[in-house]
Amino acid sequence: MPTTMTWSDYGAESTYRPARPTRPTYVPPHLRNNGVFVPNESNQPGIRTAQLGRTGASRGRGRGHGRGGGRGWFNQTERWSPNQSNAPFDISSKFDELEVDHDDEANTVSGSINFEAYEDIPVQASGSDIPPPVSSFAEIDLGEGLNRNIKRCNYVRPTPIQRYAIPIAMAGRDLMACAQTGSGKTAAFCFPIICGILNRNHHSRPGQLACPLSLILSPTRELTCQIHEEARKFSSQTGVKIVVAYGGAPISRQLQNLERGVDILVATPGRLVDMIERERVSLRMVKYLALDEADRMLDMGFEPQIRKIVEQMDMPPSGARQTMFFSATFPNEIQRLASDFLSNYIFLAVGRVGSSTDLIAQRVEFVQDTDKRHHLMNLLQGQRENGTHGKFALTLIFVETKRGADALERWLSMNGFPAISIHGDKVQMERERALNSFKNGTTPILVATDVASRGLDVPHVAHVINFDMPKDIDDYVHRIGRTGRAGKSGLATAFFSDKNLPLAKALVELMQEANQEVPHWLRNSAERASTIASGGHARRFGGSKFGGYDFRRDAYSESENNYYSSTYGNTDPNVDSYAASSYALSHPAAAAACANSYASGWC
Ligand SMILES: Nc1ncnc2c1ncn2[C@@H]1O[C@H](COP(=O)(O)OP(=O)(O)OP(=O)(O)O)[C@@H](O)[C@H]1O
Repeated sequence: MPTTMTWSDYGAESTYRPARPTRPTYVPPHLRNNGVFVPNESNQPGIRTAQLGRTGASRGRGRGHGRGGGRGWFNQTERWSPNQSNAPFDISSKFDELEVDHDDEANTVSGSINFEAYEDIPVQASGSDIPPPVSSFAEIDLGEGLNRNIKRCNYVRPTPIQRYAIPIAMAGRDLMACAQTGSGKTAAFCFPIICGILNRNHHSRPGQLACPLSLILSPTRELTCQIHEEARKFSSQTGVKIVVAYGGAPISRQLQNLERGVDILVATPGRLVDMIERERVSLRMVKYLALDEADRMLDMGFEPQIRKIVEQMDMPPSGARQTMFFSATFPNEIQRLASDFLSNYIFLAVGRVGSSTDLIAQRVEFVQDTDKRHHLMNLLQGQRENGTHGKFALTLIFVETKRGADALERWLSMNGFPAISIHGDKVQMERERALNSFKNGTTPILVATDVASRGLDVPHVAHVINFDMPKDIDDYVHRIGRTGRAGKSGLATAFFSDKNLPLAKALVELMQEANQEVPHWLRNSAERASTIASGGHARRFGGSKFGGYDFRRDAYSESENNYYSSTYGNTDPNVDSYAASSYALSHPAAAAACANSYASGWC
């Protein structure tokens, strides 16, 4: 049996994949016969019932608790309908049921984001005529409906990526934007899209062939659902219609939703290709294209589907549409794709590309494979003893293989730690149950493969444990980024063994960048590793101290007319770098340099 993940582990959506054999639904022991969750084997509504006697569960809950657990912690009997599984997070028919806490004290001042945590962040933008950043939502004309929803979400101030990216996108510019995990990228591309659609005053028409104005592509089903849910929150009561399409769920229902009209289609590439080939979706009206976590889509082998969608169907060409790439990591391959899809774009890096936030305390421990379970047990027991375990302190454990995830789930459950697993071999309904059970705190430990490493915004993840290290440092960045989100702090523990040596150098650099204490043995390993190999897995560093970088810069610097690049932030407190670079950009020589470079095909 293969021990490494295949593309299917990521929940790929390809319609070319053979159907999975049906098998009985696995239910972890702590969810069996105890009245908490009854599986729906007969396809009749199952029942999720109460753990009685918890009082005040909704008091003082943190941001975003409205998902799953926000309706009280099972002090009532809930009906679970199989239909819900078609859109697991599609709970947004009424705004109030969504993840908007009006009673959360933490939210009253600054929308629960600890903005101080982002004050010192370095920002780099490159491209021509870069629109200036804003410091408040009020400075941007987002329109009444969207502003109302922003308030209802308790977003009081824009995060740094929003401050810089929204004006760029609102100016109609193509954008390649990189910002740390949990820093608010979803809103950074959703707001301009929703606003653009509202300004067009175009109403999508119901019909057999859906023609969305905007397409948002994302790599996994769960992330796609999450973006859909967020976008619906932002566009609530504005008339903008948002539809989600992803594999693993019946296509018929998704097609029905499309028939009712769609302005924004949020989709995974495989399912979208299927719909286009069935002639149920046309992309000819697309004005806004956003690719979230595009680097992951390439990793998962989606490049042919993405190229088909963007280049070989009826989507308007670059220049005639607005295209945006967003991720926390931008390896070189993605810049290649970007240069094919983007036109006269702005490259924006908020924080160092591929870096992790110092809100996440990173701990790396040397643990041999045979000791890992024992070590994990000690950690979890310690957490339980000091009270950092449970509904408000969720633990996410990453493992390498699907089989390993199942095995660890069972072992933890048998040893008194309720755990559930999520991976690409589970049918979609099981994946959704696992994620929901984790989110609402019923099962405070989730064992996952990389299917859960990207984009998922689960409130209360206090600890990410890399039981098995990923192969790539970018994956490590995304995995640990499931904690320490939106200005909150988090903990990440990695079990490092001999076989992870190729990762040592990149890991040391990453930890140093994030002001983490690096153990001596890890430094030594990094030195050893760099003498053995040239650090093949440290791709994120891409030859630039800034991490990933705008590869067009090389051409500019060769011509010594590098006026277009601006570094903001705290490089020199006495210099207003934005003003300086704006001046440079308005300088005739700079303008000429930019024009030449564009003419020579660099942009
Ligand atoms: N301006 C804001 N004010 C308050 N909360 C915000 C703001 N912007 C985003 N958030 C919240 O911050 C959290 C993280 O946002 P989001 O999921 O968009 O991060 P991300 O940068 O896309 O992360 P990842 O790289 O992991 O995908 C979400 O819960 C979101 O609701």
